[in-house]
Amino acid sequence: MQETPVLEAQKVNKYFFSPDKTQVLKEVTFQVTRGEFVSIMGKSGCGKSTLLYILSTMDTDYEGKLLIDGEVISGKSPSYLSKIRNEKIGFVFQFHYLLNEFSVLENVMIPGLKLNKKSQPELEHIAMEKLKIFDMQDHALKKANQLSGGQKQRVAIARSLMNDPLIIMGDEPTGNLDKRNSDIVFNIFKELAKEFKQTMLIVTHDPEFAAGTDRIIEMEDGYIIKQ
Ligand SMILES: Nc1ncnc2c1ncn2[C@@H]1O[C@H](COP(=O)(O)OP(=O)(O)OP(=O)(O)O)[C@@H](O)[C@H]1O
Repeated sequence: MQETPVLEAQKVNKYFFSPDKTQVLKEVTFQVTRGEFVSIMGKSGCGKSTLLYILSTMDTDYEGKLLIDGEVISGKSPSYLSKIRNEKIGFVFQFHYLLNEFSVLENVMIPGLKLNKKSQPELEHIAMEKLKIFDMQDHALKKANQLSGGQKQRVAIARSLMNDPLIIMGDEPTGNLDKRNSDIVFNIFKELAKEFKQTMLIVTHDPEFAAGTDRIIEMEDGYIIKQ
């Protein structure tokens, strides 16, 4: 029997209506299977971020079908989508969006608090385990703004793992980092793929990053032209 894809988009079309009606996603159809490390590439403006926004269930205004873990997600209520997001998707962005006034440990715990299923000590323990993966445990009690750019991004990745997501989605997670820190973050992703079989879908402009992933999905003018 064929394995259920972690993520599946079927003929997704997206239009923006201002200033004029423009179709920015055209019949986008693809699957990501468990454990795959996939990158999405394409010229600026081809629709990568728009696609990621839809796949992450944050934008519901599109045509077509989206399935997460075999479940049809398109058309579901905002509260249901929020539950799916918290339980199944981890996010890493170009900018880390850590809360500066909170400690590193507290920042990592946030997705766990949202699920409201575990006690505070349990969440602290899990957050610490996630920090250890990236050798950031000694920084747990620092405020987020006391870290370097690269360290912040490592914490943001640890945070994305807090609820053991089915898939991590990233929008240019190395876009704001210098070469050295980009390499560190890339190696972290690579380790997540190899050691933990973590499924990941990452938008990137960096050909070197993409070359190290299992598969590159290439977009042009709203279409997937290669996958
Ligand atoms: N809210 C919006 N209203 C109207 N047009 C939009 C809106 N958001 C994006 N667009 C347009 O949709 C197209 C795709 O944008 P998107 O941000 O998805 O591209 P991208 O491939 O992620 O680009 P980049 O690599 O520069 O981040 C672009 O032409 C953009 O101008």
